[in-house]
Amino acid sequence: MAGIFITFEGGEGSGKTTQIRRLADALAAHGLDVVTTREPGGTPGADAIRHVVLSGAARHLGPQMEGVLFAAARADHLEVVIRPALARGAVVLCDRFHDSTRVYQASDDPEEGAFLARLEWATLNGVGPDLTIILDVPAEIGAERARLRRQEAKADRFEEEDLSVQVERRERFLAIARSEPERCVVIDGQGDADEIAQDVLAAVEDRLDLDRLVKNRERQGS
Ligand SMILES: Nc1ncnc2c1ncn2[C@@H]1O[C@H](COP(=O)(O)OP(=O)(O)O)[C@@H](O)[C@H]1O
Ligand SMILES: Cc1cn([C@H]2C[C@H](O)[C@@H](COP(=O)(O)OP(=O)(O)O)O2)c(=O)[nH]c1=O
Repeated sequence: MAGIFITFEGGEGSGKTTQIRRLADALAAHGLDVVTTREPGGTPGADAIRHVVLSGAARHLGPQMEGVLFAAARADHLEVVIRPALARGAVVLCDRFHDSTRVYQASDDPEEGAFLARLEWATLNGVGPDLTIILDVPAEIGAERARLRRQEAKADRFEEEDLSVQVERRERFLAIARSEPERCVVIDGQGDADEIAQDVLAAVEDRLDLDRLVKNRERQGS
């Protein structure tokens, strides 16, 4: 693919939305074509699935079938938004992607795990992130930030769960980073948002060849 695909992962309130916005501004200032998007969602079909899953209407489904819904939303998003953007040479910044399914729909049952792995393979169909930024914050901090952000709005189906579940999810994200160090970078999400943005940009510049895209853009423009 001509473009670059970067995903942001981490628990709720870890700062994904904030940092995606800042990275998008920094990359656009380099003259790059930047697409920001999120999961579940990013297309009308995926947004409809988002509503079904996050409202809690399908809370009885269990991890495998919940994984199927997230996978269907992801397949639509890939087809309609992500693949075309990568094909034209854009940088795609996506708030959550397949690692969120690995973490949130994780199962201790080996057969369920094998099913979800196969589902992931079929959904991605050869397209995956070039880089994944995992924003790491203690679960209590993420939950408190999310609570402040929400104010009057209702918690979604996953935010309602106990802090111990959020602690487990943090561990699962860190385990993914350990198992795929060439793809994943863990960045401390505590502290000042501007400093975190500098760490994120440094990781992107270190791991990816942005110059190639800038030169392609210049060639297209001339
Ligand atoms: N580094 C930071 N320090 C303090 N608050 C932050 C920081 N980054 C984000 N926030 C605030 O925390 C809340 C959640 O951040 P957000 O970027 O929406 O996280 P996420 O998308 O991971 O849920 C928002 O109200 C945001 O303004
Ligand atoms: C993409 C994805 C999200 N989710 C969950 C994680 C979040 O709780 C929710 C998305 O909510 P959202 O409000 O977009 O995220 P955040 O908590 O980062 O602000 O969906 C899954 O369970 N599986 C998935 O594959």
